[in-house]
Amino acid sequence: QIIEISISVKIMLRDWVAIESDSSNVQKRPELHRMMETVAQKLQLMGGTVQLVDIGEQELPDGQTLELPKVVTAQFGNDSSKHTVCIYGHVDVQPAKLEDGWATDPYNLTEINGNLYGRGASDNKAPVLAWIHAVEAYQALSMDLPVNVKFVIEGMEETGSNGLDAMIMAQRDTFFSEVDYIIISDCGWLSRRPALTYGTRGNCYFFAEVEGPKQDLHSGVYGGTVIEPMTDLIGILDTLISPSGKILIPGIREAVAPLSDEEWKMYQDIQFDMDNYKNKIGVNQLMYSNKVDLLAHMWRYPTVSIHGIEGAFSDPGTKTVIPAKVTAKFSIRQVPDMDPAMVKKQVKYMKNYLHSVFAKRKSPNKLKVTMVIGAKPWLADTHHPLYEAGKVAIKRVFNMDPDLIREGGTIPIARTFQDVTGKSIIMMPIGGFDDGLHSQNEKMSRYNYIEGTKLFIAYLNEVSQIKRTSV
Ligand SMILES: CC(C)C[C@H](N)C(=O)NCC(=O)O
Repeated sequence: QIIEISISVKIMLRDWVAIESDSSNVQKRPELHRMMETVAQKLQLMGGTVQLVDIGEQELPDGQTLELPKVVTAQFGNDSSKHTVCIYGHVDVQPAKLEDGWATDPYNLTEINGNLYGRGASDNKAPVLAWIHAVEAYQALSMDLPVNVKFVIEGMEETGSNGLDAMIMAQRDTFFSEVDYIIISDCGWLSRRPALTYGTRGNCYFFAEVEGPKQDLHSGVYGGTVIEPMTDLIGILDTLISPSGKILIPGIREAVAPLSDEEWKMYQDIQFDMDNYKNKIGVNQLMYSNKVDLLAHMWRYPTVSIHGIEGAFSDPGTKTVIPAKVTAKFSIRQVPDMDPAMVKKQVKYMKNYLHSVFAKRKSPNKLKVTMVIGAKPWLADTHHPLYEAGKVAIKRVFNMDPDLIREGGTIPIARTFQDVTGKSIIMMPIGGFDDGLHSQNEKMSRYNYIEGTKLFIAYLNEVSQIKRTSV
């Protein structure tokens, strides 16, 4: 019977991975709508009270509007004597193409040596399914759920959870009024040891567009006569961060609290193999050579990453072109102790900074800076009973104590959940440390998927025993 369950679980993940629910590609929007309907159908078939909530439209940078994917809400159980947990997850994915260097088709779930490869397998389709399977397990055994379970599943997480803030605010006194705790499993372990996560970084994502001639030009015919937009763009990008990782935009580093002695000790106590980390990502040198510095810069200091340049020639071959308009895409990860008002000020500051750097170039080209994602950081109290319950469940399933970790990535809605509903949140990852999120060959191991499902089953039971006074 266990083999049958494990096969059917894999089939379901295969069906979900096959849907190209890329939220950043407007061409794929119909797929995203299909994904949300598939999730709703599944929860409905299980007997949940399900709604596909319309969250309106998205305005695109060119001024056009596009329908946002609906948010799926579902409810299992409505017993006022029990706690109610709300499980949040997302089923949209980052872009993926075979040509990016995948060993297998990213949208055809492929099992190799116990790993299930496919875009979204770990981020976040299998974890969402694992929660669904946890509910199904109780149903299959004809056992009452120990807590009422609600789901909020969205399709825009990877691009900033557009529309979800407003939906949570609108449903604060209805869908969320009886929710006691919020659980998120959209992150990964730090090593082979299971983990509980208590912080995420925020993210401000910018487009910087430099526009020059009215069309692309031959670099032999026109090179040397025009001030090239790409040269301007590279010049301003080079003023964001130094080669040793120091953010050069004034005001950002100053806004971050120094590492406390308590944090230093916590990081020092975490078992973390730097060589293993290096091997996993395939580099021979990291930005920092000691564990505490590395973890601190991964989790609780801001950083700048440059992601790409739209309009630049990037195909194979040697096109000798001067692109007329190029748009750089970069982001600044914000950290939990940066006050949101300060972050807002910094965004304005950031735009002024880029314009002032650009002005010094005395270029005739035009610069336009826009912020397209603004997601806040989040931090939890690890002394909350939710974390105690998590430790007990992990001990039961894995027979070891978890790492208490933070996450360098961003879950845009975490802070809104906390601020708007006033409820406590726990992040309980089941993804492996080497799952390759947003990268080539993303995977979820069969082990993490199945043991993770067991963990969720055990956790629901542990949460049911939390005393009523805890919020
Ligand atoms: C590891 C992250 C928290 C996973 C999350 N789904 C994500 O990718 N968020 C967007 C981001 O850019 O961090």
